[in-house]
Amino acid sequence: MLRVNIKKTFPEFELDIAFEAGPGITGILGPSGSGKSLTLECIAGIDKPDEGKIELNGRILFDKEKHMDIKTRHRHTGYMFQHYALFPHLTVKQNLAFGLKGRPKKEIEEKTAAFLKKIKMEGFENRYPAELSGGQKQRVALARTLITEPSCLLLDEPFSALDPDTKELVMEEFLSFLHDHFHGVVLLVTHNMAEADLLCDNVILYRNGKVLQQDPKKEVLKHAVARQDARNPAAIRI
Ligand SMILES: Nc1ncnc2c1ncn2[C@@H]1O[C@H](COP(=O)(O)OP(=O)(O)OP(=O)(O)O)[C@@H](O)[C@H]1O
Repeated sequence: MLRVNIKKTFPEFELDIAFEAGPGITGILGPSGSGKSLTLECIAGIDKPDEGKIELNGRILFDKEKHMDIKTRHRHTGYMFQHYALFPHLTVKQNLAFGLKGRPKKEIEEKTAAFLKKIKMEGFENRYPAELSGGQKQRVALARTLITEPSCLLLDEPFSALDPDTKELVMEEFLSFLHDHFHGVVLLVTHNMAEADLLCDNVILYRNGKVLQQDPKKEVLKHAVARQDARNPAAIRI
C-alpha cells in the first residue's frame, strides 16, 4: 500500500494532495500542468515535498516532521519516464544491467538473461535503442525498471512516444507482462482517458494540483465523460 499526503508550493502552482493506492494499476489522470509528474517525482525522491508524508508498505519514505527523507535508490520505487529514457549509447543488455551496478557479475549476468527472456528479446541484447521498434524500446525500459525488484512502479506517460497503430498492441502486451511479473503498486500517469480505461483498476483525477476524485475506474470515467468536450473526445475536461 502506498500512502501519499504531501504539499509543495511554487510561486505559481501548489501541489496539495492525499491518496492511497493498493496493488493493481492506479491511474493519475488530469490535464497538463495539474501536478501528475511532480507527484511521481516526489514519491521517487527526485523532488522533495515542502510538507507531508509518503509511506510504502508501512515503510516511511519521506516525513517532513520526522526529518526523514530516504534516498531515491533505497526507496524500492521503479520510475519510468516519458519517452523511455533508455541510454542511447548503451546496448539492450547494458541498459538492463544499469540498475544492477555494484552487484556481483554472476547475478547481473543471470538477471539480465532472465529479463531478456521475459520480454522475449533474446538475440537483441547487443542492439542499441535506435535499432529497436517503439514497442521493443518500451519493453526494455519496463524490464530495466523491474530488474531492480521495486515494490512500487511509477510510470509517467509510458506510451506517449508510440504511434497510434502500435499503441494498443503494446498496451495489451504491457498489461499481460505486468500481470505475470509484477504484483505491487503501479501508479500510471496519463492525460488520456481511453488509456486509463484500458489499463487502470482505479483512477485518481487531478485538477490544479488537487485530487478531484479517487475511485474505481468506472466511477471516475463515468463522471469525466459527462464533462468531456464532445468535439475532442481524446481530451478531458475536468
Ligand atoms: N521546479 C519548478 N519550478 C516552478 N514550477 C514548477 C517546477 N516544477 C514543476 N512546476 C510546476 O508544477 C506544475 C505541475 O507540473 P507537472 O509536470 O507535475 O504537471 P503534469 O500534470 O505532469 O503535466 P503534463 O501532463 O504536461 O506532463 C506546473 O505548472 C509546473 O510549471
